[in-house]
Amino acid sequence: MIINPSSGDDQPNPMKLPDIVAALEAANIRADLIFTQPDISPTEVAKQAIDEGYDLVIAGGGDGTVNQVAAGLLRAPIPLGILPIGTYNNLARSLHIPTDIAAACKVLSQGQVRSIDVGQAKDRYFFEAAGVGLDALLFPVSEEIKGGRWGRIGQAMRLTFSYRPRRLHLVFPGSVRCSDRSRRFRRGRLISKLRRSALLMVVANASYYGAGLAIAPDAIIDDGLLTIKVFRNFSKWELIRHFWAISNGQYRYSPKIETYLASEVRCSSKAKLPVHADGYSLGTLPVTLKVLKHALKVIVPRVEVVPQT
Ligand SMILES: Nc1ncnc2c1ncn2[C@@H]1O[C@H](COP(=O)(O)OP(=O)(O)OP(=O)(O)O)[C@@H](O)[C@H]1O
Repeated sequence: MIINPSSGDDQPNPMKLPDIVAALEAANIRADLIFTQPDISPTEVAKQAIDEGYDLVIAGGGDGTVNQVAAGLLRAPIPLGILPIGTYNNLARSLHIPTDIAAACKVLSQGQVRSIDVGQAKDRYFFEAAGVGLDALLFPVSEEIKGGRWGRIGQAMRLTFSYRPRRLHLVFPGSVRCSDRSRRFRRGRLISKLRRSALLMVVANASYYGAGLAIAPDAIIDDGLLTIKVFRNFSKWELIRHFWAISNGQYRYSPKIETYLASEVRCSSKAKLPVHADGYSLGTLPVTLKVLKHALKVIVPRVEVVPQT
């Protein structure tokens, strides 16, 4: 179990150790615990655990920790376990893993292994979502706000109101499906290229990202497809209202969001637009975003099959 001592926003994680150890014992899991350290990559620790013959690697922390540990377990024979003791725990939320320590450890011992998709953008893997445009611009500031620097809210508002929609060129090398509300889809035309003026584009692997935002509640994490949301024709106030509405996991439909499902999308623009993957900056466009189907095994709550009568 690789624990980040500094994730989460209430009680420090080292103080949760007695509860974690008790919950692991109750779940009959024997684990070696190590804390993340700034100079040791959790990805390398996870890879080493595979070589040393462990049969499960548990990431104890938030999405940053899960991302780094999971990156070492891609296509591995052993699964990832998640103990969601971070702030937003978006991937755990997308996979219905409880944040209660005892309940999460019970899932680790009694859950089932699910093979989920992983996104790739440039040389980075993402498990929640990648984004282009305004959300990539806002991620570094929102991390500071999350860390308690509330004075940055003014800067975030300034960035939002000074940003203007930019033209994105999207190319889908493989097959693509659009949401049924799109006119193009109703006409039944196949598309392989799109030009869209947009404030932002989110390429989701899972349903939640950022500050617990239900950005793509329709995303299916093991369908071998990315869920691409293009935010078009939003006024800034509409955009703020939308993001406010989807915070805390609320779902809200907007006809101004176009949704495409594809295994790969190439995005470029004449403008130097910023790109992020799970909140990590990836510089600017162009970027190719693709899915690695079923590349990660994760332990998730067991789904009870109710027999048909
Ligand atoms: N030993 C450590 N000491 C200090 N900071 C650390 C240590 N290990 C990791 N970190 C930092 O912790 C951050 C990742 O935290 P993580 O994402 O797991 O939690 P969170 O931000 O509280 O949760 P979430 O991402 O779910 O909102 C990274 O910025 C990483 O640099």
